[in-house]
Amino acid sequence: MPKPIPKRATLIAFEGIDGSGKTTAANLLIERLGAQGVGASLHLNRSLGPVRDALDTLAREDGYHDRFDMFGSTSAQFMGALLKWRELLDIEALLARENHVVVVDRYIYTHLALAVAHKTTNEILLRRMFGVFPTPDLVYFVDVDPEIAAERVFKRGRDVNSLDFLTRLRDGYMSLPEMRQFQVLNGGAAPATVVDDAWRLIEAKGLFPVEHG
Ligand SMILES: Nc1ncnc2c1ncn2[C@@H]1O[C@H](COP(=O)(O)OP(=O)(O)OP(=O)(O)O)[C@@H](O)[C@H]1O
Ligand SMILES: Cc1cn([C@H]2C[C@H](O)[C@@H](COP(=O)(O)O)O2)c(=O)[nH]c1=O
Repeated sequence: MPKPIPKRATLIAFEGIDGSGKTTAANLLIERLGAQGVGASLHLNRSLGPVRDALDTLAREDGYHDRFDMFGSTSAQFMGALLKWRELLDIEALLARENHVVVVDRYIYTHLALAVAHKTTNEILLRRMFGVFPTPDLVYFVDVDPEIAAERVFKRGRDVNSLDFLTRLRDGYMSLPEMRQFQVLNGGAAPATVVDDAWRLIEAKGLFPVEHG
């Protein structure tokens, strides 16, 4: 394993089920940080949807129902986790910057929650693998009713998430020991309210000097 990635920047992560509003809130937070003169970068989640689709197609061509049927849930999820791991290495240079805030849309906890949701047997291995990434200064869990999230995802029109999957993923997050350290944001509120709440938590934590008023 590579050595743990050093962190000098402030690291803020957004977690939550699909459609909870992570990307929307992360973008608004970056705008707010910029308006306050805080140097900040946003690392957007790179969807692995095309990888999942390709694996499902390969599986069906071989007579399986889907990638889980062909590879088993543990291996199928591990492939996604590995790609996320590689993607997250890209924040190393940003994390090395002092007086800088790095906002990440989906961090390592997504894959720990997915491991629970998909009942994989490699949670310990995943934790070791993702252990190279630093613990964020602040993790927001954008919480929303899975039914609302499913509707938002459907309306967005990019992909579809079943209510069953979103419910299991939310339960997966809730079961993580780290959940106790997460700051829960009400993702059912309007985006402006979500970011106001996020900002209040930054101020309360005194993460960096921000102007008041
Ligand atoms: N607070 C909100 N209230 C109502 N609609 C919202 C809110 N936040 C986001 N949306 C809308 O819901 C959809 C999903 O939002 P967004 O992409 O930010 O969620 P996400 O959590 O990043 O999703 P994913 O994990 O699937 O990428 C978008 O169409 C967005 O405009
Ligand atoms: C990588 C991966 C993802 N999922 C789930 C995780 C999210 O809930 C959705 C969307 O993920 P995206 O990659 O950000 O589009 O799918 C999954 O079930 N299995 C995976 O390996």
